[in-house]
Amino acid sequence: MDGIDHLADERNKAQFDVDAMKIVWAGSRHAFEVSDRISKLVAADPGFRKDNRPMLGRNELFKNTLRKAAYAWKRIIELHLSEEEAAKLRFYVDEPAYTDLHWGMFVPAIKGQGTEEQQQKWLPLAYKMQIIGCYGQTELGHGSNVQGLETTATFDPQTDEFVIHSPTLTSSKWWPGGLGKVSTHGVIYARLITDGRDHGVHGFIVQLRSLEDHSPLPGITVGDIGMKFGNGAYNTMDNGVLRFDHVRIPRDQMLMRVSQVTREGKYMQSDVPRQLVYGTMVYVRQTIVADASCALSRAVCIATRYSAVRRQFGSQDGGPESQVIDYKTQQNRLFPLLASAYAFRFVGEWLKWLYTDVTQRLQTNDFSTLPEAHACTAGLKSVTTTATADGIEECRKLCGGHGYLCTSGLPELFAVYVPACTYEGDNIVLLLQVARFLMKTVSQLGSGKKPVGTTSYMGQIEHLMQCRSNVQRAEDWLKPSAILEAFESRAARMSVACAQNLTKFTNPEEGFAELSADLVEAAVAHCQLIIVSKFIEKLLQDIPGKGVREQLEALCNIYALFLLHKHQGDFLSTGCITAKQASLANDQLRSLYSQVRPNAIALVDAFNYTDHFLGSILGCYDGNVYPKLYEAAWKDPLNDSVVPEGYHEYIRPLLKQNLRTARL
Ligand SMILES: CCCCCCCCCC/C=C\C/C=C/C(=O)SCCNC(=O)CCNC(=O)[C@H](O)C(C)(C)COP(=O)(O)OP(=O)(O)OC[C@H]1O[C@@H](n2cnc3c(N)ncnc32)[C@H](O)[C@@H]1OP(=O)(O)O
Ligand SMILES: Cc1cc2nc3c(=O)[nH]c(=O)nc-3n(C[C@H](O)[C@H](O)[C@H](O)COP(=O)(O)OP(=O)(O)OC[C@H]3O[C@@H](n4cnc5c(N)ncnc54)[C@H](O)[C@@H]3O)c2cc1C
Repeated sequence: MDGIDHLADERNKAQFDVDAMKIVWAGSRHAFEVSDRISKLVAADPGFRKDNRPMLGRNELFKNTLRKAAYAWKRIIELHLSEEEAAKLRFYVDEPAYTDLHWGMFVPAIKGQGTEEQQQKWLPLAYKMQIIGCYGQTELGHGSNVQGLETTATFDPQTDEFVIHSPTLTSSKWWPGGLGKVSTHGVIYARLITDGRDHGVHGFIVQLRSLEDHSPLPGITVGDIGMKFGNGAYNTMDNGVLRFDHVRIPRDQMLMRVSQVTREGKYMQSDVPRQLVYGTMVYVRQTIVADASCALSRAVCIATRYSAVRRQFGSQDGGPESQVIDYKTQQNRLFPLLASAYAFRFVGEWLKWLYTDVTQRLQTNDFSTLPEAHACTAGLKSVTTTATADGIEECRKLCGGHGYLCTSGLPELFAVYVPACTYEGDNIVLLLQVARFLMKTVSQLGSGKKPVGTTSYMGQIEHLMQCRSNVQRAEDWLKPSAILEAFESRAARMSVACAQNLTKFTNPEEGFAELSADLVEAAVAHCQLIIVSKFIEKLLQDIPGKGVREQLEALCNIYALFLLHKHQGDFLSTGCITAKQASLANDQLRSLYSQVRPNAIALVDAFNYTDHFLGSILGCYDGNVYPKLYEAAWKDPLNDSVVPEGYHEYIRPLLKQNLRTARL
């Protein structure tokens, strides 16, 4: 606007090499270069404009999303983008669409659960988008309880087909994204029935709409489930409802990697665990952790830049007022979120490695790490999405009144993000899965079976049950060993306490239900330990760039000590630390905030977000917030006329009546 960088002074304060940090954030120089190039390409293309989204009605909004998705695909083809570049392009277009489910769940479900033959048949069609798919699992009556699904797939040996049927209203598929108006096909989860026997839930590829005129195929009733939370936001997605009335599909459309039905109707199970039917969820939960760092960093970037621009109180001798970022309360709310964004980034990187490792093992029939992969993806998905959703809302409040404007970008970001706490597994339900895994680990401690991976700390259970932190000065909390010991002993003691309490119940399932709130807390403690320890491990790697390591160390310590402060009840009640040590942690936290303060703007610049992607006047790179807010207000459709529509109908008669009353 005025061409001036209003945050230049802030940028000059940075004590580290921002370009080097950009590469650490991206994961590698290659990842940075792809991300940088594609984000600028999207930002420069008027076809990907998004600032009008909150003003559009549902039909207009949805049609606009269809246009953008088609245009994105056209650009992907024209520019010969690789799979990695295409995924980045969809990410920076930043609009939930049926393509998320097509690429994010339909394709992975076929890859993970289809046989070689099935993959060869279906994947080329999906890759070219000659078919568009969704992931049809959840029903009106059941989501969390997958084993409770009611849709049936009954084998008919006469015709070598499955008959897909929705026997009840509650068996209607409900929620699948892309189903409502777009998908031609779906991976549909249904109870497999052969010869009158129910073999539980399996996946089937079912064609839903004609490839000629898009009308639903015979026996299929399909539509959108209606408006969701927030303006714009997730309403660009056609979450759908679907009913089957005895729809027939060929036998080879059952995804048969895990189990098969023969021509004679015999049910056969491979020697792979049946849980592989849930494999797509494990894959997506892992991507959701990486995505949490993106969403949180975006909100934090907006709130940090605006906190440096915004001044309130504190003027001395007619000088400028204080920047709100200098208030310790603002720092205490903002900097732990900044640190969390980095922490989630690194744990997301690690989780991707874990997922790749388990996938490679599965290919050689090594299933030993599957339970851990399930527990880690479930737990980290839960903890990072909860913190991110809460964090985005906190960032909105950190921006004061202006944060409530749609032009701040924060209301829409929150509305789009918050269902992540529910989809791909309700966060509490997933933590209970982690708790089951922890209870199993604790119960095996005496058996000589050594805990491995993320539970290996339990191998030193005797030490962890009785150790006392030896922190004596605030600076002692900067030692990774002091932090790790406190987090490990807290997690171990909470798990062991639950396990001991469970032994008081004669029926273990009853005990588990009764103690579920405590079990969830133990699971959170375990997951927070994983995040802290993966951040510490990241710091053991070679980190090039002036001052980069120092900044990351400060952020790692902020993340850990903030959690320690927030959950000090856990640390104190389990006797891992004393009240004095908790207070020293808080002293150290304050001094870490002072260390980060001059670097705060550079630390959010390292995310390398374009103004287009941020979609926020408050977070714009140049910090020229006020003229932009002022100008944007006049562009609101309500300001198209000075006197509003409806004046003659509703305002004028009222004013006249008031005049008459006043004369009386
Ligand atoms: C950077 C860009 C990234 C972009 C990211 C964008 C992502 C795109 C997102 C798009 C947006 C929305 C899409 C949303 C899609 C959906 O929501 S799909 C539907 C998801 N539904 C769920 O998640 C349902 C949750 N419920 C469950 O998973 C199961 O029902 C539950 C695990 C809760 C229980 O299952 P049961 O079969 O009843 O199991 P249980 O008896 O408890 O356990 C038996 C046994 O199995 C083990 N287990 C369970 N699940 C798994 C698994 N997934 N993998 C491996 N093992 C599993 C469990 O631990 C038990 O083991 P044990 O040894 O016998 O104890
Ligand atoms: C935006 C969005 C997109 C979605 N996209 C898809 C999709 O593409 N495909 C698809 O198949 N599904 C999709 N879903 C559905 C989603 O996966 C489910 O909503 C989710 O798994 C939660 O299940 P539920 O709705 O049955 O919740 P419920 O299980 O009914 O949860 C309700 C409450 O009960 C609690 N609860 C449930 N069980 C327990 C328990 N055992 N112990 C303690 N508390 C419990 C929960 O914590 C929660 O508080 C989507 C959902 C949303 C919101």
